[in-house]
Amino acid sequence: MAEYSRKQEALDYHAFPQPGKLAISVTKPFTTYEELSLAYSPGVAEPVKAIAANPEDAFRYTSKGNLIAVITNGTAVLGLGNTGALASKPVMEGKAVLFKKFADVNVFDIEVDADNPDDFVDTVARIAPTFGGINLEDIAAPHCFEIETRLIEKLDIPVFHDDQHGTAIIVAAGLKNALDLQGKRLEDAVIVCMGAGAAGVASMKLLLEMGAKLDNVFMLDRKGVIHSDRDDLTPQKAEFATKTNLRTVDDAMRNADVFIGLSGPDTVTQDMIRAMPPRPVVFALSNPNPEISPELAMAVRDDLIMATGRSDYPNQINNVLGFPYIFRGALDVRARRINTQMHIAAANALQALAREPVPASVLEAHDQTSMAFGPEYIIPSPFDPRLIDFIPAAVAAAAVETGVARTGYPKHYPQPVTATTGSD
Ligand SMILES: NC(=O)C1=CN([C@@H]2O[C@H](COP(=O)(O)OP(=O)(O)OC[C@H]3O[C@@H](n4cnc5c(N)ncnc54)[C@H](OP(=O)(O)O)[C@@H]3O)[C@@H](O)[C@H]2O)C=CC1
Ligand SMILES: CC(=O)C(=O)O
Ligand SMILES: [Mg+2]
Repeated sequence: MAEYSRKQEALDYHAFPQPGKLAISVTKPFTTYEELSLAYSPGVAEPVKAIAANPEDAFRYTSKGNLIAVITNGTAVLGLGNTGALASKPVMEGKAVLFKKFADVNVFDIEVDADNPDDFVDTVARIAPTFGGINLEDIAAPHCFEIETRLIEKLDIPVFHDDQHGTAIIVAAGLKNALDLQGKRLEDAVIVCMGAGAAGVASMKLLLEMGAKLDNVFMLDRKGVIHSDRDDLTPQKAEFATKTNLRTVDDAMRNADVFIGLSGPDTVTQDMIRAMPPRPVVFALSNPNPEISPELAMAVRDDLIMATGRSDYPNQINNVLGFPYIFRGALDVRARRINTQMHIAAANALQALAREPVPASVLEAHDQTSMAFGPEYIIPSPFDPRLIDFIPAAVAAAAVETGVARTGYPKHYPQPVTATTGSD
């Protein structure tokens, strides 16, 4: 894709009127000596003593219960690769803005200079008492798998690698809707996934959980199709090694009902799109630049459903639709973890919401006069105000049902949407 036309505007947005996108605000009255003595010494000693005697009181007297750490080591920043910890900070601050704006969850963004999993896990485990949950972000495969597994084992708060599960949930919701519109079923669809890293592996795993067939899934990394004769596969890639003669992306695309790109920019050509069977689905999800631009893909097919990870095209398949709301639901039932049933519940809720009439506020945000479920609207807009009703409810209900919630289903929550629609 061409260089971003609003580059200077994006830099200015981040620079002015003050650097960055976030600030911390005080939530209690704090103007008098009396208030100073309550907030600080001597008053602050009282909640300290309470928490020392009963650690659960941290949820009562501190911001822990509504505070998430967005933590990275900067090794897979969007599709830009290993930019290092410091350069990843604008993305992490961005995630914090989305958590706050969409689900009123507070965030500290933390960029950790740690290039091995031991150091990273150790750092996160040591700072974990501060938080109600840990959102791992932009950590490259294969370390991301080990890091997440070890932290889930160590900690009693939810640990969620957004690029894995957040992405997988949105991909699953969008794909089920897109396949339905194309008259195809997840159970039968041949799916080619370019990118066998954090996002690719988790997305394919969730699709398998939701009905896709392993024999129909072909994954690719930089060396081509992942097949059973390869001897260079990580354990996570090996799970997808199929017995096949397909070797290149060109080979794989000829049979693909679905292409999912979770790799890097400009890796797919118009010829590859042209070669796909009738009524294909193409999710080119690399950020900021997709595997192929919608302009190029749509120019060669008029029977295509196309999505990207970006906000400036229709059908934004992006984990922004997931992580704020998934953590909202998990925090509100004090979940110990975020399990697969919670992922599936979130995907089903999102899929269902896309089929509801679109409210006026969304039309306004997108400067449109009409939007409705169809090839250019397979997934709700990030500005849909009903996301906060649909997703946390589904996630909280699944947490309660599966026994990972420390509290009951919140009284102030709406009834969860349980029905799935479309191909399932
Ligand atoms: N839209 C969304 O919501 C999201 C989009 N993404 C996008 O997905 C991409 C991958 O992110 P993530 O999984 O976290 O990163 P990882 O580093 O964990 O994985 C990257 C994977 O992509 C593969 N890859 C990279 N370049 C190519 C290429 N030219 N051809 C084939 N395969 C390639 C790598 O291959 P190898 O294993 O051989 O190195 C690796 O398997 C990024 O572009 C990111 O922006 C990620 C999360 C959410
Ligand atoms: C959206 C996102 O998390 C990514 O591209 O890495
Ligand atoms: Mg990410």
